[in-house]
Amino acid sequence: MRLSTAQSKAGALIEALPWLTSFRGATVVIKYGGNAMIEESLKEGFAEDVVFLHHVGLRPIVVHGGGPQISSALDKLGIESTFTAGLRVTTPEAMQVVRMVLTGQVNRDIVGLVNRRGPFAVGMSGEDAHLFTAERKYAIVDGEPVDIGQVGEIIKVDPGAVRALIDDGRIPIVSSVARGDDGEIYNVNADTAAAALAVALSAHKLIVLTDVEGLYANWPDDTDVIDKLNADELEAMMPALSSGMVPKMEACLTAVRGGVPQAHVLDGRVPHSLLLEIFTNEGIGTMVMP
Ligand SMILES: Nc1ncnc2c1ncn2[C@@H]1O[C@H](COP(=O)(O)OP(=O)(O)O)[C@@H](O)[C@H]1O
Ligand SMILES: CC(=O)N[C@@H](CCC(=O)OP(=O)(O)O)C(=O)O
Repeated sequence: MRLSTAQSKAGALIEALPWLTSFRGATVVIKYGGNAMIEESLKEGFAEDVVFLHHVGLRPIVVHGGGPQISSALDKLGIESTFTAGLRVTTPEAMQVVRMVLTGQVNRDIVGLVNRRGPFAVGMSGEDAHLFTAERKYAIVDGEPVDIGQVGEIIKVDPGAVRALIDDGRIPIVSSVARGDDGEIYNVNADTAAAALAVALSAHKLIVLTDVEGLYANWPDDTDVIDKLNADELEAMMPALSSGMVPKMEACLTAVRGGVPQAHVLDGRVPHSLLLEIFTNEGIGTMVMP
């Protein structure tokens, strides 16, 4: 009995061999969504996966969100908050809370979780070293531009500081706050920020962790998860997407059109979903290809 258990473990390791070979040295940008970081044991598992990737020779970079955490902080402070086309309408007052929660709280939490496993994680904000430069973004509703406050669209990425950290064997953990050339700070959707960084780094993969199995073909029906689609097929689906899936799938599209060979949307509620996606033959979630 004990031998067969041990053998199945060996089987899992051997199944990983071709993937370990092909992803050695690969740069992987992982978007960690606020909804995927609700439970303590899942957060621990996420940190373990990221450190595992590092030890087997990949170069992981984490870009994180924290939407639910921002909403709860705004709520406690009695600041009202709404979303338009999947983006938070961000007043100057709300922007201070967004920055405090993303860079001051969520970023530090993830850095702490990873660093319990070794001196790897270095936290940074998209504002640091001109990583993300943004300008004001307008949401498009029924074809018309709508003012949504201090929400940013990334117009320039300077990945120098991130590259230096990876070259030094570190794992950069990046919050999705950006600076503007106009002196403003901007709230950038974290999916969008992760895609921009993946393109700037010529990453091998963008992986987006969220709180659904992947992209559903007929949402709100959740029986049919699309396992694979190409950029043109995704583009055709875009007008039918709603809420948080809009920036997420736009991010996958931007990544693959920007030269990233694969973008994945995975269920962050599944323990060790990152390892399952990268090191098993089946993979999980939805994969977008160019
Ligand atoms: N076609 C779709 N497939 C899957 N989820 C969808 C779809 N359309 C809308 N959604 C919604 O998008 C949500 C994911 O976006 P969001 O809540 O912003 O996640 P995160 O915090 O991980 O960025 C899902 O929980 C689901 O409610
Ligand atoms: C402009 C905009 O909507 N910004 C997001 C930034 C955080 C984020 O994207 O978090 P998740 O990945 O957890 O959704 C927000 O304020 O909620």
